[in-house]
Amino acid sequence: MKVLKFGGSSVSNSENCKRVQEIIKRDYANCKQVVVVSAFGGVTDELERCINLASDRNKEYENSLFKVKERHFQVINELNLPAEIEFGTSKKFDEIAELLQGVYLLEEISQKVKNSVMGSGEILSSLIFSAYLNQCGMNTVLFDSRDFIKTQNGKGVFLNSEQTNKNLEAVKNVEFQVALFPGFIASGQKGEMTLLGRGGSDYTASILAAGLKCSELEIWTDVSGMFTADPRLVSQAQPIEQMSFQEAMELSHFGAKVIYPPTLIPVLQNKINVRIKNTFAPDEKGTLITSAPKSERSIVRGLSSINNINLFTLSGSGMVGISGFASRFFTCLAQNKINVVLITQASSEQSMSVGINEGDRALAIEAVRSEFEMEIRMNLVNEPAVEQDLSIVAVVGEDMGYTPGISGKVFSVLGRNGVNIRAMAQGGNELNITFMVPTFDVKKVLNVIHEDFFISTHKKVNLYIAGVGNVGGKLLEFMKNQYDYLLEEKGLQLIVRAVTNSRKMYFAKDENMLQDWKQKLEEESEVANLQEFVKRMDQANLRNSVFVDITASESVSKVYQQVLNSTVSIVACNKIAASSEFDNYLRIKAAAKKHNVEFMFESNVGAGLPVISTINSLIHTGDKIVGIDAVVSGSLNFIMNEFNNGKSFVEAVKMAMEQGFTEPDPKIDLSGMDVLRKLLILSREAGYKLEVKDVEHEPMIPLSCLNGETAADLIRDLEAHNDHFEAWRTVMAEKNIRYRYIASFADGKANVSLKEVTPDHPFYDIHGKDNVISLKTKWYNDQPLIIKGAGAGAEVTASGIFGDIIRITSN
Ligand SMILES: Nc1ncnc2c1ncn2[C@@H]1O[C@H](COP(=O)(O)OP(=O)(O)O)[C@@H](O)[C@H]1O
Ligand SMILES: N[C@@H](CC(=O)OP(=O)(O)O)C(=O)O
Repeated sequence: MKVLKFGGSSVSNSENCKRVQEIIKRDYANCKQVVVVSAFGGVTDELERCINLASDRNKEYENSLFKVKERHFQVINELNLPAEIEFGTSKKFDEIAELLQGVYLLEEISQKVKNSVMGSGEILSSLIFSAYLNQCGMNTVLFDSRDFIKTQNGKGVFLNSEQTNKNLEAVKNVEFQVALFPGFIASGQKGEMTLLGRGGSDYTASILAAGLKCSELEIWTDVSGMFTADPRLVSQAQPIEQMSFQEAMELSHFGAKVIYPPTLIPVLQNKINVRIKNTFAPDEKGTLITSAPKSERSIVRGLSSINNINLFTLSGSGMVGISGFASRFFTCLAQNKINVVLITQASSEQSMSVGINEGDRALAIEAVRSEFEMEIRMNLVNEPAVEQDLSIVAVVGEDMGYTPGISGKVFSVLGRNGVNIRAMAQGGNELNITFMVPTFDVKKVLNVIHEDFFISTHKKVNLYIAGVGNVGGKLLEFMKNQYDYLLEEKGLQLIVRAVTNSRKMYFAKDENMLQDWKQKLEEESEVANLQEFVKRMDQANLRNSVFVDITASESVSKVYQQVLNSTVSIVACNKIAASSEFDNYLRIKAAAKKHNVEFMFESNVGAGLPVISTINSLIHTGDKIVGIDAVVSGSLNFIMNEFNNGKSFVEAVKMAMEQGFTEPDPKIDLSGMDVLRKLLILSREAGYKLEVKDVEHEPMIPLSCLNGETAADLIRDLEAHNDHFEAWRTVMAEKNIRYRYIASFADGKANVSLKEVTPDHPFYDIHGKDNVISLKTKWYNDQPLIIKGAGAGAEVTASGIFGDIIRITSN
C-alpha cells in the first residue's frame, strides 16, 4: 500500500482532477492506494480572507464565499457528478455561511470557528474527488481524517501519534482499492476540528503512511521534485535527484515550500521513502527522499529562504560573565511561544541575537522588557533592539561538514556582490549554514550562491548601457553576434536591461532587449533621466550588473560613485572620471574596491589595444614603468597622415570628423586635451600621482583656432590658418622629418606637444589611425615594450569595452 498526496496545485480545476485520476489509475490494479487531497488551489487562502472580512464587518465576505462556491460547482458540473454531491456541497457552503455570519455579528473569531471554516476546503475537495473516482469505476472509500488523526493542545501542531495510530487500525478492516482522506484537518481532545498547519496535507499523508505501514509516500505537486532552490526565485534551479530526510527537513524548515516540515518526522521514524512528483509531468523522476541518498556532484544539496524575519538583539555590559542570562532570555521567549529561527552570540557575551518571525516582534519586545525590567532600569541591559525586513537563507548539504572552506566560499561570493550579512549560524550538525540578509537582497543571494555551487548552465550578466550612438551601437551589435558563442563557450548570458541616450531611455520589463533595443528605444522609451536610470538599476538589485558608459559626458561620469555604491561594476570608454582630479580618480577606485566591484576603462587609451591591462599586469608582477612615449590620438594621426599624403590640414580634419574618428567636439582632439587626458590615465595607472596642471602642454593647432564655439567655427579658423599648416609641409620636406603629436612621461615629468621625428624613430611610420604606446620599464629597459594598432574607430573601441565586460563577468 502506498500513499499519494495531491496538493491544491494538483486539484485546482476539473482538468487537473482528470490528470490526478489518470495517475491513480496507473497502479490501481497493482496495489491499494491511500489518497490525500488538499483544498482546491487557493481555496484555503480565500476562506481565511472571508473570515477576516467578516470579523471586520465587511459584507464583501459574502461575495468572496460565493466565488469559492461557484468554483466548486463548476468542477462538479464539468465532471458530471451526481446530484447528491451538489446537495452535499451546497449544505457545506450553508454551514460555512452560517459560521461566517456569526463572526460578522460578533466581530470576533474563535479558534474553533476559524478551524471549521478554513478546514472546509479539504472536506469539499475530498467529497467531490471521491465521487469522481467512483464515477470512473474505482472502488473508492471516503474517510474523514478527523475520525483518525488526533491532536493535542499546544502551540502549533502536536500530534497524538499513539491515539492516531490506534485509530488507523480500523482502516485496515475496510474493503477498498482507493482510500480517500481530506488533508490538513484533524480533531482535538473533545472532537473539535483542528488543523495541521498551513501546508499540512503533506503531514496528513505522512501520518497515514506511518500509521498504515505503507511502503512509500508520494507527494504530487506542480514541480518535478525538490529543487536546488525555489524555482520561482532561481530560474536555473534543478530538481534534486535524491536527498536524505535530514537535508529535506532543513530545506523545508528554512522555507522550501514544496514539503511541510513536520511531514518528514513520521516517515523518517518508519523509514518510508518519500517521492516528490509532478502531476503535470508524471513521467519525470522527481526527488527521492531516503535514508542513504546517492551523492550529487555538488557538495551543497540545496538552498532555501524565509522572509519576514526580525533580528532581535539583547545587549548590555551587565550580561558579561553572568550565568543565567541566556537561559532567562530563551525561557522567556519560549514561555511566550515565540519561535526562534536562528541564534548568535557575540564572543564577548555582551550581546545575543535571535531571528524571530515578524509576527512575534511586538510580543517578544514586551516579554523581554518585562523579564529584564530591573536590569534595563539599572542600565545593565539595553532596551531590546529589533531590525526588520530581513530574510534567512539556508545552505544545506550533508557533505558540507566534511568539506572545509564552504562557508568561506559562501561569504566571499556574498561579499563580492555587496551583500551585508546581518547574522549567521552554522548548524552544530554541519548540515547547514544559515544567515540573515536584507530581504531586498534575497533573490540575488540565492542566485549568486546557486551559480557558485551548482553546475549552472550559465551566468547572467545584466547590462545597463548609457550612450547608444556610434560606438554603443557597435557594442550592442557585437554582443548580439557573440550572444550564442558566449553562452555556449563561456557560460555567459548577456542581458541588456536598460539603455539610455541623452534624450530617451528604456527599461526592459523582464525581457532581454539585446535583440530589439533600437526599436524599444524608438517606440516605447521615456524621457531620459540619469538619476532615475541609476535609481532603477539600484532597485533592480541584480547580480553581475554592469553599468557601461559609452558617452563623453561629464554628468554621466558624476554618477559613478552612486553606481559603485549599488554594487554595480562600471566599464567606461568615457575618459572624464579617470582623468579628473587625482583625488576623485582615487575615490572612485576606492569605492569599487570597497564594494567588491570593478571600474574598468581599457578603451580610454588606444581603444581596443591592451594598454591599461598590460601596464596593470606589469605592475602586479613586480615591474616598474619608468617612461612612456605615446602617440595615442587615432584621430590626430589620421589627420597628419592625410596631410602628409597631400590633403590640406582642414580637409584632413573634415575627413576625420565625417568618419567618426574625432571626439564629438573635435577641439578636444586638436587642442591636445584628449591626448593629455590619456597621458594622465596611463601615468596614474603606472603608479604616478599626476594632475592636469603637472603636464606641459602645447596644443597641436594655434590657440586662436580653438576660440570658436562650434565645429563650423573651428573649420573656418583652420582655413584662415592654412599658411601655418602649409609651412609644416615645407619644413618636413627640408628636414626629412614628420610631425607627431606625442605624449611623454619620464623622470616624473609629463609633456604633450607636437614633435619632429626622424625616419628611424618608431613613431615615423604610423598608418591610418594607428596608436603606438612605448613603455620603458625595469624589465623592458633596453628595448621598450611597444603596443601598436588601430587606436580609434567605433569597432575597435566597442571591442575594448566588450573585452572589459567579459573580463569582469567571467571572474
Ligand atoms: N526548493 C524548492 N523546490 C521545489 N519547489 C519549491 C522549492 N521552494 C519553493 N517551492 C515552491 O513550492 C511550490 C509547491 O508547493 P505548494 O504550492 O504548497 O504545492 P501544493 O499545492 O502542491 O502543496 C512549487 O510550485 C514551488 O514554487
Ligand atoms: N489547503 C491547506 C493545506 C495544504 O497542505 O495545502 P497544499 O497541499 O495546497 O499546500 C493550505 O493551503 O495550507
